[in-house]
Amino acid sequence: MMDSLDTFRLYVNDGLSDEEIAAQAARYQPLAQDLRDLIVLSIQSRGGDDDILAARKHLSDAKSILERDRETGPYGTRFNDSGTFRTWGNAAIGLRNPIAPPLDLQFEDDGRVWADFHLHAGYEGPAGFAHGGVSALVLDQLLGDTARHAGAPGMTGTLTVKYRQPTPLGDLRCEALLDRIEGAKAFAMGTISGPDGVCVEAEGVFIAPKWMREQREHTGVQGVQ
Ligand SMILES: CCCCCCCCCCCC(=O)SCCNC(=O)CCNC(=O)[C@H](O)C(C)(C)COP(=O)(O)OP(=O)(O)OC[C@H]1O[C@@H](n2cnc3c(N)ncnc32)[C@H](O)[C@@H]1OP(=O)(O)O
Repeated sequence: MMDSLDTFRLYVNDGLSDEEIAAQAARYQPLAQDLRDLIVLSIQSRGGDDDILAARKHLSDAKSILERDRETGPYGTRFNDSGTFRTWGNAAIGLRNPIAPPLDLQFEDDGRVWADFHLHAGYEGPAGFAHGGVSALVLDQLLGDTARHAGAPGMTGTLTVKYRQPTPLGDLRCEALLDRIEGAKAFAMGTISGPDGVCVEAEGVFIAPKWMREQREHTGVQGVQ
């Protein structure tokens, strides 16, 4: 089990300049998109034995290239002195993570957080519809970032999800608002909507864990991203 010390090791100021971060984003984001396209092709290709073997050979070569110089373990949260935070391995928003739809969250001055996003065929649950766990993933991140945007970052304590109608795959919108903050707990609520209106609603309680509360007391720093 990870303790708070392990957690802090994954919050790293790596001292990169904003220009270096931009260069890394330009380098790695297209790779994640290529891999996202491959996820869909893995489901949709009608290739025969020869085509699939040939494609796998190319992928094997690509793996060998990518393994030449690599890190191990999770990406964590990285930041620099100008306050640019990167959670590029995150399963919902990670710039380098092909599993992420990804959500490009928009933070409004009035506290509202929203994103237009796309769920491809790799997110299927019931035939033609989004997997309920994927909707929960989206809402967990959205509501958690809404709490963070309101100055109350925390781990998900409880996420309550109500599925009102099947969520079609394709283009969707999610949006959320902070309801209230009570001590260490922030309460947020949000929805995912498709062409026929709201499909999923959620309420979440996000709790600043003890180690974060202690960090705030000792350093005055509000917390991590
Ligand atoms: C890190 C930043 C990232 C910032 C990231 C921003 C966006 C991230 C979005 C993705 C978020 C995730 O997926 S997070 C991953 C999924 N979640 C987790 O793995 C969390 C696992 N659980 C935990 O780590 C812990 O149980 C916590 C942090 C939830 C609570 O532990 P704690 O800090 O020791 O809490 P404790 O002192 O006992 O209680 C504090 C207050 O919260 C209440 N409380 C305690 N547990 C719960 C609960 N499950 N649901 C509701 N309320 C609860 C208590 O009654 C108390 O209320 P009162 O007496 O004060 O009234």
